[in-house]
Amino acid sequence: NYSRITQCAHYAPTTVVHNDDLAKMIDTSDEWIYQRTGIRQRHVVTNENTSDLCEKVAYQLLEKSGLTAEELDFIIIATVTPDYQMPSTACLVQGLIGATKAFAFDVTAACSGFVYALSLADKLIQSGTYQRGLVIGAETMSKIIDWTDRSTAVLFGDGAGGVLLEASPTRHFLAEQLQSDGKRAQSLTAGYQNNQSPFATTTELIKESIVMDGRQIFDFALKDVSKNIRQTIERLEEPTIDYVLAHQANKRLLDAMAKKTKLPREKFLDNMEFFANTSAASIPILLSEAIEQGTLKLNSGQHILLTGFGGGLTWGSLAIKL
Ligand SMILES: O=C(O)C1CCN(c2ccc(-c3cc(CO)ccc3Cl)cn2)CC1
Repeated sequence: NYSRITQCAHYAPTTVVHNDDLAKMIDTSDEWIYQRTGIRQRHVVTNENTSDLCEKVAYQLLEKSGLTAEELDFIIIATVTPDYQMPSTACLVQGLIGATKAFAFDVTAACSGFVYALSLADKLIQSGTYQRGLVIGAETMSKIIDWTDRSTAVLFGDGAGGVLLEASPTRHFLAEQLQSDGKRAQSLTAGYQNNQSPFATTTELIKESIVMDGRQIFDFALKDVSKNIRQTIERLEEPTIDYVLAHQANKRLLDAMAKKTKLPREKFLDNMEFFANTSAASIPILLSEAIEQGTLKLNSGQHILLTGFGGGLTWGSLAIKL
């Protein structure tokens, strides 16, 4: 019982905010943003929430596969921006598409969420208990951003991307290494649940929007994630990768990662120019676009590495044969 990605799809909300639009709101410039991050624009929701973005991706995956929602065994949504704490966004999606036979849950692993969720889904199918399900990374980062903080407001965007994962007689998940380090949790935070019960003695209110120590996160990504990429590739029987689909956080970081991992820069796909950093959605959006553009093809035998990294701290790679 192996598993295989049989369909990919993505969706971004229609409203696009260019760097110049942000320069009218906060003290920044297109020049600074593009030079330092590689970002030129981001998609933002106006009246949609995360479950709405997921619904659009789910419908595309069902349409492309010819499956009905009732045939799905599970739905996993990776997100740090759920509609609610409860019910899960995955349950909302199940209700929206009518996947009556599926069980549904969210995965919270920040920008590693899609990689963690896809690894879990692979194990659900490898166990032989389940045959097929949706794995979607989706974010409405625009609702948790501090839009007055120019160091973070320019970095993030909204969007969703996902895959249909199905049982396969042949192996496609070749190697993986999932890691986390809670000691460095304070480097990147959002959504603290302040306790305002009548019994709470802790009275200080902690900021609920995104707070990031950019330098610490950048250094972590370059050092720990590059090592993870090298180690995951070395676990492969045939240690070659055609493309690396890394979390789309920063273009300069990908330049530095290519050098650190001694992999050609052109193997690192990137689209942060058009979507900014969509957290758990960035890898599935990149994968779906690369397939749409013909760079990647399902059933091609191409070897790709999906590498997520971010808050937690979390990071992890999956080596997959398409
Ligand atoms: O001054 C500059 O050049 C600044 C320096 C700081 N920058 C950063 C720093 C960290 C991230 C980042 C964020 C996440 C969260 O998904 C994950 C992974 C990373 Cl590496 C993105 N940008 C922007 C340009």
